[in-house]
Amino acid sequence: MPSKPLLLIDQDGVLADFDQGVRLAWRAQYHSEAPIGPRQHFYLRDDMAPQYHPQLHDIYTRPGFFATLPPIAGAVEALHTLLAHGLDVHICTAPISNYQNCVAEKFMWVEQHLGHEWVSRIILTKDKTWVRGDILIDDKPQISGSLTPLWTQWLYDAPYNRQYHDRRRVCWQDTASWADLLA
Ligand SMILES: Cc1cn([C@H]2C[C@H](O)[C@@H](COP(=O)(O)O)O2)c(=O)[nH]c1=O
Ligand SMILES: [Mg+2]
Repeated sequence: MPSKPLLLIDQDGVLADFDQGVRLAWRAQYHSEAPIGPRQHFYLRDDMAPQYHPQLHDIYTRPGFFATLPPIAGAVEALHTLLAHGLDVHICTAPISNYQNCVAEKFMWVEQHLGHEWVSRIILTKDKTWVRGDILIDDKPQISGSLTPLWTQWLYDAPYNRQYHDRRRVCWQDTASWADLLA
């Protein structure tokens, strides 16, 4: 690893809690827990019965969903720490194809939780293999695209990726898991 790696940090599932956002919105609307089974797949719909898919889609495409996602514990503090240690940190995030609310709200989330100066650090792309970097911290276990990536993925820990043991695993609250970045 270079002494000061160029870091790409995913947003949903790493900084902003997409799963929890769905659970909160579902509870608020239906006054019951979201019918989500054990989290074994990256996409929530794959852990939900098909009859609930339209309601799920309605939740994550509606205005305000992406802007109001709760932060993942320790994420905001970790990003400020990484920047303060001189790392070149960028937020590398994929919008949903129903982009109308998602795109602007991803920027709003970053401004609200990290500060305006972080907005210029956002890289929005549907294909992360096109983005240059040394390390990509991302919760998605299978990242595909049209190029061979230049970065190495560190897997951000989540219940749906725990069956993968082929990559370094990171969790913001486990500071030892990313302490090497500060060395
Ligand atoms: C878990 C999950 C995610 N999505 C969407 C939300 C984001 O726009 C992308 C993931 O982006 P990332 O940069 O790879 O974090 O996928 C979704 O539509 N359904 C889901 O269950
Ligand atoms: Mg993600």
